[in-house]
Amino acid sequence: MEESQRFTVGYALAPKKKQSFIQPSLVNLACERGIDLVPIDTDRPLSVQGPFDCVLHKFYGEEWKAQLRDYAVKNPSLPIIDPPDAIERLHNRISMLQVVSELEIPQEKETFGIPSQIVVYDSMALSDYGAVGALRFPVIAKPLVADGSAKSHKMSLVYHRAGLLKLKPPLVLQEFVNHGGVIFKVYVVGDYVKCVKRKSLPDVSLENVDSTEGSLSFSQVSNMTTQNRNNEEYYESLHLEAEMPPLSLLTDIARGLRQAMRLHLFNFDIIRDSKAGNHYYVIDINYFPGYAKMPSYETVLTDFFCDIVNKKSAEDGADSTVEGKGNEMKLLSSTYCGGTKDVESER
Ligand SMILES: Nc1ncnc2c1ncn2[C@@H]1O[C@H](COP(=O)(O)OP(=O)(O)OP(=O)(O)O)[C@@H](O)[C@H]1O
Ligand SMILES: O=P(O)(O)O[C@H]1[C@H](OP(=O)(O)O)[C@@H](OP(=O)(O)O)[C@@H](O)[C@@H](O)[C@@H]1OP(=O)(O)O
Ligand SMILES: [Mg+2]
Ligand SMILES: [Mg+2]
Repeated sequence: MEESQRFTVGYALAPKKKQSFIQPSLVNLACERGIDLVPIDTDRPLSVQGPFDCVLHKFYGEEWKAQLRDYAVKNPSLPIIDPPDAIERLHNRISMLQVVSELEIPQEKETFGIPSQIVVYDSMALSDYGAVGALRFPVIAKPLVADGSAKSHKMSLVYHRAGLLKLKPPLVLQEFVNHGGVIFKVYVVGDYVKCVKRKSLPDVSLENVDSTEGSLSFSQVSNMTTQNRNNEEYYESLHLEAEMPPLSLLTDIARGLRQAMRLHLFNFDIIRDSKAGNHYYVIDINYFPGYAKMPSYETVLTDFFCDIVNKKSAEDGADSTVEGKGNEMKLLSSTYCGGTKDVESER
């Protein structure tokens, strides 16, 4: 029987991310399917490591980006998941959501967009009625930079204008939309789309808003600890009854974002407007999120790796056929990589 080819996926991840994402269950399943997940030592030159059939990374810093750029030039057919220049857009909360506003996806009944928001670069603007006047309170103050630091997740719900004065720019002021306390987190892995429900901020009633404290600080309310990976238990504990958005809406948005951003690995947070049940707002997009919290993440990610390396192997084969000078040789990449693309939404 023909020896099945093996593939190497190199990964460059910070220690915390490596611990949460590279779980033994993922390593073992990938290995069974012909994929060896190999850590890249970011303290050593990338050029002396490898060879790889794919490089996967979520790593910051100009030094790493320069290494990756050089490596890509020397290995033009190597899939880099994902190119740093494409990821950059998600590190700024204005450019992050601009791509949503530019999507043109006709829907039968549903409409979607992003909340009204303004960017504030200096404190003077916070007391400038003209700059902030257009926004309707309450607003959420979010750090402008979304760079993976704990600071980039520190937010405030600001009930009225006086509450703005203690904020520290640069930040985005985004209108708060009542959405029934449930957020829909849509994970994208290549062509695979999975929607889960998560706990969110509760609705805000405007009655007594003037008498409350100016603002409420919070961070990552929608994140769940990995021991709650069994979503059913988690939802029961939170009584998240909200109906899922239509799957077609989510897959259309996911596909549109994939094409526009040229990214394979991201999730987006979408909420339903409590005032208009068929209008949705995308409020956040994250590069390479916490996939280990997604049900069956091992299978989903292994299928994805197989897709990537098989595509590369076929392209390399096509190239060598072209160089075959007439002896039409078809390279059969006989791997046991395979799997189905699937689109799911937890019902
Ligand atoms: N415009 C909004 N209207 C209502 N709720 C919002 C809005 N923006 C954010 N929220 C609430 O605040 C939470 C955090 O916002 P956001 O997702 O932008 O922050 P983050 O730090 O990027 O989170 P993540 O951990 O998903 O990266 C959301 O999960 C949601 O509960
Ligand atoms: O690891 P976790 O499960 O917390 O994953 C979170 C991930 O943290 P990590 O990538 O640093 O681990 C976050 O990345 P940064 O914005 O901080 O870069 C962001 O993507 C969150 O949205 C993820 O939570 P999720 O959206 O999946 O609930
Ligand atoms: Mg979010
Ligand atoms: Mg985020």
